[in-house]
Order: sequence, then structure tokens, then C-alpha cells
Amino acid sequence: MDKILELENVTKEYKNFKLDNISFSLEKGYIMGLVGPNGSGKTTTIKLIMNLLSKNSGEIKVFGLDNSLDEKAIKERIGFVYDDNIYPLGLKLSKIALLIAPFYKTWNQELFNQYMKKFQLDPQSSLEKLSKGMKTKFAIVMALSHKPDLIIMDEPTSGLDPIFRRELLEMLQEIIEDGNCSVLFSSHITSDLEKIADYITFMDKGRVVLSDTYVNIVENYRLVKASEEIIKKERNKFLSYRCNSFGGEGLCKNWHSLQNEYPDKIVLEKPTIEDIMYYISKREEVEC
Ligand SMILES: Nc1ncnc2c1ncn2[C@@H]1O[C@H](COP(=O)(O)OP(=O)(O)OP(=O)(O)O)[C@@H](O)[C@H]1O
Repeated sequence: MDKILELENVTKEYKNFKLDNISFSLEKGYIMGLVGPNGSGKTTTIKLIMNLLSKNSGEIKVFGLDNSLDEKAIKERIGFVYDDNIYPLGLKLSKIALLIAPFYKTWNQELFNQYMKKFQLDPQSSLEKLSKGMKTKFAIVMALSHKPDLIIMDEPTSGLDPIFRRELLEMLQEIIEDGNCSVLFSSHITSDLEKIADYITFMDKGRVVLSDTYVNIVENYRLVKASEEIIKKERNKFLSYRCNSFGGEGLCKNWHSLQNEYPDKIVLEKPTIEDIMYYISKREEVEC
């Protein structure tokens, strides 16, 4: 399969934080969600991919090319939505498009006009007069109007209303339908990822804890509810767990063995992305 994006053993060190030897990859035609608690390293990872930061070690390839040596060729093919506004606030939206378009050989003014209409943005408005959500919408229009092969978005849905969020997710799915475009996006809104992500990469404290297809993740893990006694006895089988006066609950990968051993004494549930994120982030501070 064609790898659109490959990170191998990438490390970036700040004074108080280390993005530690992370690896994951994304194939052509798929959507990957990047999730993790605040400060886990999602934005740092995205900035490294975009070569806005330099790595300490490791390799980042986009479209099979080195992300820093071939930066210009790569960026022409990426639609990037940053978590903050990057365009000059005082300019009209149409003027911004006019300034940015020449940087992309594949810029499609017709498509820009269509998206502006669809997203109900007035080309004659100046950027500073837009609300936070409208600015994000404009950033998305700019990212999509040059028909990118890879869309990278850092928290694109956070300031958007639920209706537009749903429309955006549907649009992303339509865009990747022909199999030529891939999407990497970070989000705290895990229900958005559950709707459209083919792959999920979980980050925690600067590490990639899990990166797999959404289907595999949801099939391979179970939330196990049982008595405190069972949970404590089987503690090694849990990624992490918590107990209270009513019993215990934990996230378990090898849940079949528990099911066989305690068929009538435990309850198994498929976890949500949020459940998995919670238990992954709590795995070093078990409460029992
Ligand atoms: N320029 C910088 N100098 C020093 N430390 C930094 C810098 N930028 C980010 N960090 C630190 O790197 C860590 C990871 O930050 P990052 O923004 O990548 O996390 P995140 O997962 O995107 O978080 P959030 O979900 O809150 O957006 C944090 O501890 C942050 O303080």
C-alpha cells in the first residue's frame, strides 16, 4: 500500500518535554485521528511534519519524500489547518486568496468560490470581523481550494458549531472517497473521530501509545466491570483500572481469558475512544 506519511523514531526535546521516539504511518485514502490529553505532543508532532519545527532525530517522510529536504514540493500538496489563525487579520478574504493562490500550482479559484458559498463566507469581509468558528471555516476553505493530496488539521472542529462540524466530517469523507487524498487531524472531540477515522493514534506524555485501525482498537479492547477482588487478582491483565466501593472497572486487551474464567462474574463492554484515552492516560496512577 502507498504510504502518504511516515514518522520513524522521531524525537524532539524541549526543556520540560520530550517527544520520545514516535513512529506511525498513514496510507493513501484514509483518515487518521490523533488523540491524547493536553500537552501530550499532538501539535508538536504536526508542526514537525510541517517542518515548522526541527526534530532532534528520526525520519519524517511525506509522499515518500524527506519533509525538510523536499519541503516546497511537499507543502504544495498539503492542505494545512493550524490551530490558530495564520492569515493577516486586516485583509479581505478575497485578497488573502489572491495572495496565497500563486503558491499552489493546483489552486482552483472555482473551488474556492464554491467552498466560500457553501460555508456562507463573504469574500468581501475582512478576516478580523469573523468569529473564531468563521476564521476556522476560512482556514479550511484555503486548505481545500488547491485540491491537496494530504489534509492536516490541528483541532479543526474545536470552535465549530455541531451542524458545521457534522458537515465538515461528511465533506472530508467525500474528499477521500476517490482514494487519492488522506487526512490527519487532531481532536479532543472523540465522537468526531468515531464518525470518520479509519485509524487512531493515541499519544500520551510525548509517546505514541497505540496506533491502529479504529476497528481493531474497538475490537481488541474491552471495558471490564467486576468486583474489586477480581480486578485486583487479575491486575496484570489490565492496561489500567479503578475501583470504588461498588466494584471496579478496567481496560483490558486480552479479555477473552477473563471472559472464560469468570463468565458470570464480569461484564464486558466495547470501549469508546474516550474510554481508551482515559485508561491509557491513567495507566501509571492506579487507584485501587
Ligand atoms: N516552544 C516550546 N518550548 C518549550 N516547550 C514547548 C514548546 N511548545 C510546546 N511545548 C511543550 O510541549 C508539550 C507538548 O505540547 P503540544 O502543544 O504538542 O501538546 P498537545 O498534545 O497539542 O496539547 P493540547 O491538546 O493542549 O493542544 C507541552 O508540555 C508544551 O508545554
